[in-house]
Amino acid sequence: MNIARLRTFSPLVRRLSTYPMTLHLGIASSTNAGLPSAFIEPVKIAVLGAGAFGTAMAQISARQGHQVSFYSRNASQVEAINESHHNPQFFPEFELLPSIVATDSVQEACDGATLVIVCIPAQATPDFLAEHKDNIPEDAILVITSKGLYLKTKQLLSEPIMAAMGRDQPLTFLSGPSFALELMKNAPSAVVVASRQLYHAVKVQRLLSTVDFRIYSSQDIIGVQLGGALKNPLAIGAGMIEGSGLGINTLAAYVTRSSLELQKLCIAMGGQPHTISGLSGIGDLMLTAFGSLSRNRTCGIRLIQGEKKEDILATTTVEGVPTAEVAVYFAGQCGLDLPIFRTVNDMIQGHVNREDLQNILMNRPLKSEFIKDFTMSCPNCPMSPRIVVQTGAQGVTQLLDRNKQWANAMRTKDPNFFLKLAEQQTPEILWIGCSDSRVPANEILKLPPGEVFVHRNIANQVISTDLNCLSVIEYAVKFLKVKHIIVCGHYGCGGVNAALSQKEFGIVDNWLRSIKDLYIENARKFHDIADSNMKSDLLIEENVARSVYNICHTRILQRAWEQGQEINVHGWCYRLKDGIIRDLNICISSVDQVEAIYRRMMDKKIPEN
Ligand SMILES: NC(=O)C1=CN([C@@H]2O[C@H](COP(=O)(O)OP(=O)(O)OC[C@H]3O[C@@H](n4cnc5c(N)ncnc54)[C@H](O)[C@@H]3O)[C@@H](O)[C@H]2O)C=CC1
Ligand SMILES: O=C(CO)COP(=O)(O)O
Ligand SMILES: [Zn+2]
Repeated sequence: MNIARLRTFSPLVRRLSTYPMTLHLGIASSTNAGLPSAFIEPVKIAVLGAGAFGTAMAQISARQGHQVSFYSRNASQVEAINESHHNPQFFPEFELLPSIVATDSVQEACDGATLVIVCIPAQATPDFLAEHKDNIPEDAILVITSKGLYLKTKQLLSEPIMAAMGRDQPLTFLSGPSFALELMKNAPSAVVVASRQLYHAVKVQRLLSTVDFRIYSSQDIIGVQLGGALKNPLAIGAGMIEGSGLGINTLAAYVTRSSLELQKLCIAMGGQPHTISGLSGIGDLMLTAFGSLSRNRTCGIRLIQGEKKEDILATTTVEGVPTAEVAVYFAGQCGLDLPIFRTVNDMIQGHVNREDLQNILMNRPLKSEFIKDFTMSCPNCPMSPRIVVQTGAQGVTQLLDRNKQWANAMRTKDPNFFLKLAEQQTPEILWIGCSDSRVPANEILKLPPGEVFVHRNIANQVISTDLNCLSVIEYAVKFLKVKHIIVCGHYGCGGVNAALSQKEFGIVDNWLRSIKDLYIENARKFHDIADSNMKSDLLIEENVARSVYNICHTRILQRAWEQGQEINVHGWCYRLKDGIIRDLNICISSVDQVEAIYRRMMDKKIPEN
């Protein structure tokens, strides 16, 4: 057979022809499954967007032997590609592989595609997908390559993309240090593909990896998106430093401190810290901060030399410009001070001029290099809106997926975590709290599993006939030997407010009877309080005091104290609006303290603030 013909039709031979001879030998081996050089059944791949990166992705897909349908909205470009096998606008010096066929129809491009690789700028991607979703097969894996945060709704790109698709489309993000030109040249490169469902990422990895294009997989779609997007404004800043002639010391310091800001924001938004040290984070930051091919970096140089932002954006895709604005917004939402992002954005917007750049970044209060505790994700972060749990089987899958993500994250922090935990439980705290979903004991105490023994019921009551609660207390005191029993109420408690109201709710009215009694016992005091919130807050605190009182009067506690067991009973109240627990100064360590503390609580006229 003619070798030219073979090249056209056999993916294997086509791949062989680009590699050094030594590598050829292993390729056909049956023991190489999982290697980038393993034989892969060719599939149809749609590449949407015929710019720089689209062209590179089409070529990579074709190198791996796939049939590529290459969409461009520009009919003359489509014609030129199909006639000449060159993209006249991008990398015209490279011949495109014959299995790349261009089309100006999204429907034609996507029909029967296994992967749909989207290579259009971030700000245009959600609307584009919303318009064309009916042409995209429901089981095709979307591979998003755009690196930007979405300005219109100030979100990670995954959010408007999921909204645009309006269904459970397999979704992956491909990111990492990969200049399109270098990919065209076959320069060995490594990237990462992330998906919440690892198997989607692995499928993309298998279908597209070659020995020149090594794809790692990840489940951290937050970290991978943030790294890929946020390195863009940081690269603009690097260009500004370059264009100002500040030198390599400055640039190295800038990139190092930038990576810390990246890490802070990533962690606050629920990404994994190690993702930022990976290809989509530091990898791409280094490439674009130091590499002269970067359009973001070039934009920084041009801005500092006095060119107008609008003029630069008119001819080039510079993702860092809109992304900088969203980055500053995210930082604000998460309560983070990120001076580099802020300054770069101010420079882009023209609020700061070149002469002030050094002063703003260098003349800040001196501090230690690392601030210890930025390891918490932020409850206000824009990535923490409500999670909508689907109905039926989808809901089950969704929840079980979330559980796996959590278990993986715990194992990443400590590989032996579950093994140690499974062996024994030795909590030192018994928590008696309200069933309210917003008051989870471990989270608000920042304690991991295994540290808190928990009993929850509506309005955190301890009632002497409630065998459930008494069993918990007995087990905690007698066998677990807890050191602290905490009764924690919460302001705004629906249970207490229901007891205060005249309305009927059902069986729960019986459960809340003793709170109504508590109110009646102190009715005179409550009548004097005009403000209904204050009334509710005070009753909530008294209800905590009553539960503490009832615990202390059980034989369980009294016997424990008689036997010299050191155990304190506390009364606390949590405020939903600020996440802070108020200590009601109830701390009882022996039976003789009970009455005085309870009296003080019943005489109290105003709640804690
Ligand atoms: N160029 C590179 O080296 C790399 C780029 N990326 C990312 O890939 C994305 C695309 O970048 P490039 O291809 O480099 O940009 P580009 O400017 O070279 O090409 C963008 C393409 O998208 C098309 N397009 C724009 N708006 C569209 C719309 N509404 N509908 C249909 N097509 C539309 C344009 O016609 C153009 O063909 C960006 O988010 C970029 O950050 C990622 C890795 C490397
Ligand atoms: O993301 C890129 C390479 O990984 C391309 O960067 P620029 O958009 O700055 O050219
Ligand atoms: Zn409650």
